[in-house]
Amino acid sequence: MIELRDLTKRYGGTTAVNRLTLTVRSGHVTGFLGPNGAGKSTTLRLVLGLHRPTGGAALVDGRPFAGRPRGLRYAGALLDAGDVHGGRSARAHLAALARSNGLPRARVGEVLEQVGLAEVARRRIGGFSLGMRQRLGIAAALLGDPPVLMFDEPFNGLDPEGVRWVRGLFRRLAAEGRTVLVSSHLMSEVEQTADHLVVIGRGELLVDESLAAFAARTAHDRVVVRTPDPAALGAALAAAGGVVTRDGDGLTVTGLPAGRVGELAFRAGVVVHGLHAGAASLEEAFMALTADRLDYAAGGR
Ligand SMILES: Nc1ncnc2c1ncn2[C@@H]1O[C@H](COP(=O)(O)OP(=O)(O)OP(=O)(O)O)[C@@H](O)[C@H]1O
Repeated sequence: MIELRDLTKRYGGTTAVNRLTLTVRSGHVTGFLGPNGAGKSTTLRLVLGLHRPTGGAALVDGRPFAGRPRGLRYAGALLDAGDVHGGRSARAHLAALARSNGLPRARVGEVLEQVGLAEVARRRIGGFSLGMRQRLGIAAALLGDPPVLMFDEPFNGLDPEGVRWVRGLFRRLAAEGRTVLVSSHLMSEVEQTADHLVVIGRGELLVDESLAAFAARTAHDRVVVRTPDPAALGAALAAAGGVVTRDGDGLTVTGLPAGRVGELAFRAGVVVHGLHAGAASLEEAFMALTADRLDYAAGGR
């Protein structure tokens, strides 16, 4: 379990993490989402004791993680897959970590096997692809067989097979009763893996609920309709209580069922070229939620 209590981190005038209070429970994969610069990496670093909080506290299984000897037994993390000594082999890198954490050397072979790097274990890390480095970072996180695992953008650089493998691994780790926290800036990466969701924006907590609850709350039914006269149809739909957004000749309508949209078009005498109903994706819901909290948006704020 990971507990954040009023966790705050400021760098000069920038508040990277702002009074975050939440509990990441064991037995679940928790997706940790937010746009670039939201404060995800900073939060993970605070949990691991790599940075000192400006205020509040982060606890791993009830205690601060910083300064715990043999830390890999308590928590494992993939932070920055590029942050390894390129001149070493994968095996030597993991063996050094095992030694400094008082772990049996046999774990090295086991985790290399587990992440699919056994065949290249003696090759220099410098020649590894980004996907192989991600796998190595995951191997390091698993080395101490810890109850708490954190992965920062673990899908970066993975091919589709790698993504599928990582998803299965995270689910298995959670099913074993571990705490699994997975950060990403893309909902599409975590929605098939996580069963719980934490969303932050500009360092502040926006969402802390099950994926199912988030989906039920946000993925409203909507109707997309194409017409050569979007202005007239848009006005008719809005007058009937629909919430309408326009994109070219397409209108997206929430608040009115598809049949009613067709009826209103008929009454308004507007030609319809296409009409379909569906649920907004979780990605759309996430984008809408964080739209006003983007640090970097195309075309400026
Ligand atoms: N060492 C630092 N010194 C100064 N500012 C920092 C430092 N680390 C992070 N920040 C700032 O804190 C904010 C949060 O950054 P952080 O890297 O935690 O976000 P993130 O959600 O992980 O983003 P990304 O998805 O881009 O990795 C940003 O505004 C960033 O510029």
